[in-house]
Formats: sequence, structure tokens, C-alpha cells
Amino acid sequence: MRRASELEYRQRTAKRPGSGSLTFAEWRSGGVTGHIMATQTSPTLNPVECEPASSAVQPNNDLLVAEHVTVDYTSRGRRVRALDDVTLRIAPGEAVGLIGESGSGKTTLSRALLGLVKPTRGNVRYRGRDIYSLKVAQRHRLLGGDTALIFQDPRSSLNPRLSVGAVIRDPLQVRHIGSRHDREVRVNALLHDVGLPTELIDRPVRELSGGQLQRVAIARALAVEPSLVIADEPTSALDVSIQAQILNLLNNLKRSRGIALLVVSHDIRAIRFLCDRTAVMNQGSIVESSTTDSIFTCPKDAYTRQLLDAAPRLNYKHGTDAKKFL
Ligand SMILES: Nc1ncnc2c1ncn2[C@@H]1O[C@H](COP(=O)(O)OP(=O)(O)OP(=O)(O)O)[C@@H](O)[C@H]1O
Repeated sequence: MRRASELEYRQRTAKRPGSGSLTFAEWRSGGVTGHIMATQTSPTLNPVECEPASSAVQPNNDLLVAEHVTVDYTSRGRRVRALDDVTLRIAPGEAVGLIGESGSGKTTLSRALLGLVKPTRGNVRYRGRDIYSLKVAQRHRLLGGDTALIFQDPRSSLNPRLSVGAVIRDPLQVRHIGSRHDREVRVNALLHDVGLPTELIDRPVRELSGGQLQRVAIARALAVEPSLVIADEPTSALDVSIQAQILNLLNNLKRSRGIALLVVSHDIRAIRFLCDRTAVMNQGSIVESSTTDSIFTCPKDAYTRQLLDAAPRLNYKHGTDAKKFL
């Protein structure tokens, strides 16, 4: 296996007729080569190609369902409505993107989905069970071993004094999963899966680069073999070159492990690359939810169009093998 430090990354710009300025990034790891393409021109919207609204994927075997969720915070005696009647479904193995401006309620929704913010109204069901009707310990048992969070900034979410091995091993130890030997085997396998050399196992996490740290955070999230991973801005704290590697890693893990993903991001390129469906949030509400292709090629809501117009003209293609899109 190639070492992470040997990852090859190339970025260049080129002109292609009719495509405006094209930038693409290429990286290689463990014999896998991937590309992400970014065009500087707007995608052309052709109304004839727009799918009818009913073609949006409507999963019927939901892993997680939030129904009519409203969340009010109280701030200095004032009520702040952070979520207003939000309904969202995530099927097993499905990748759902959540986009919206700052303050639109994305973080509140992800926290409500993970049992961390009790809705003022509405309910959240995980594997058919209403999580807020459970006792706290039951809720932790249901969600803790089956869901995981990846944060925006691994430097602030991981204890810098711990070794890489200890960080990844911790969720297994806390849940008494496997013997000591089993845990060591699992940690080594996880390092391999996220493209890190096993020699890093005793290294304190403070000595790692941002990209290596985010890989460690992903390995830690995968340790309990979750069915659902919520990734809150998983690439925004990273250099552009490293963003491409982490996006490809998440995409490969999604495919190989069948994990459902909820990706919360301002970066619509990441959403387009990773997600099967996308929900657009504005002022606490989901204003549009559809297949990612449909959202990006035929946005129906005026706010969605405004959001896409304001974003960098980068057109990351959705798919499993980014090479196909070059
Ligand atoms: N603990 C809190 N107390 C009071 N108001 C809050 C609290 N947390 C969030 N809010 C408010 O709720 C609304 C939604 O915030 P939230 O953090 O969910 O949005 P967001 O879309 O995740 O924003 P960002 O992209 O900046 O992280 C905002 O108006 C915010 O000010």
C-alpha cells in the first residue's frame, strides 16, 4: 500500500472548447486514481431535460426519518425558531446533502437527527423508533453504536495528546467491542481503509497534517461500523488538494460499506460529488428536496437558484468513478 505522504496530486488548468476554464485535480492512492473536475462556466439549464418533481427519490425503507420537526431556542428571553416543520428521510446506504446559507438551520437539524436537540414539535425515528420517546440511555444505545459524526475541523474535535491508535480505538473501548487483540486488528484495518500507513499508530495526533487528521477522524467514525455518518463540513478546513482526496475517500467508503451519509456543507461541489439527494434549507425550512442532479440542473425554487448562482462556478460531477467524467 502506498503511504499517504506519497499521494500524488496534480492540479492544472486547461481550456476546452465550449467548457470555459477547466480545472481538474488528480490523485492516486493504493492503486486508485481519481479526478475531480471543475468548470468555471455555469452549467447550462435546459428546461426540456428537467425531471418532473415526482421523479425525486422517495425511499420507503427509511433508516432515519424526521417528520415535521420544529426547533425553538431561547436566547436572552427571545424565541429563535431554528427549524420550522422540517421533514427529511434517509434510506440505508443513501447519501443526502444539506445545503443552505449560514444560519439556515443545518447544524440544528443534524443535531436533532442524532438525538442531541429535542424538537419543540415533530419527531425523529431511527430504525422505526421515535428517539425522543426513549430514555437517554436507550437513545444512546440505539444511536451511539450505529451513527457517527465527522466534524469540520479535526484539530478541534480530536484530543491532540492522544496517539492515532488511541483516538481510533476509543469508541471500541468505550463500547467494550472485541478483545484487546481484536481492537488492534480493527485499528490497523481502519488505518489501511482510510489510506494511512500503520506506522502512524503511535504518533500523537498533534503531529499530523490536516488531511491526515481528517482521515483519522473518518477512521474513528467508522470504528463502530455505523449505518449512518453525519459529516458536518468534512472538507472545508482542508486545502483544495486534500479536499479532493477526502471527498474520494468518503465516496469510496460509502460504496464499499453501504453507509448512509448526511453531508452538511456550504460547498456545493462536495454535495454534488457525494450525494444522491439534496435538500436545500432556508431560514429553518427545507425549500426544495430532490435528486442531486435535478437540484443542480433544474432547480425549481427561487432560493435554490440564488444559492447556486452565488456559489463558485464549479461543477463537480456526481458519481462513483470521477475518472469517467473527464
Ligand atoms: N444554542 C442556540 N441558542 C440560540 N439560537 C441558536 C442556537 N444555536 C443556533 N441558533 C440559531 O438558530 C439558527 C440556525 O442555526 P444553525 O447553527 O442550525 O444554522 P447553520 O445553517 O448550521 O449555520 P452555519 O452554516 O453557520 O453553521 C440561527 O439563527 C442561529 O443563530
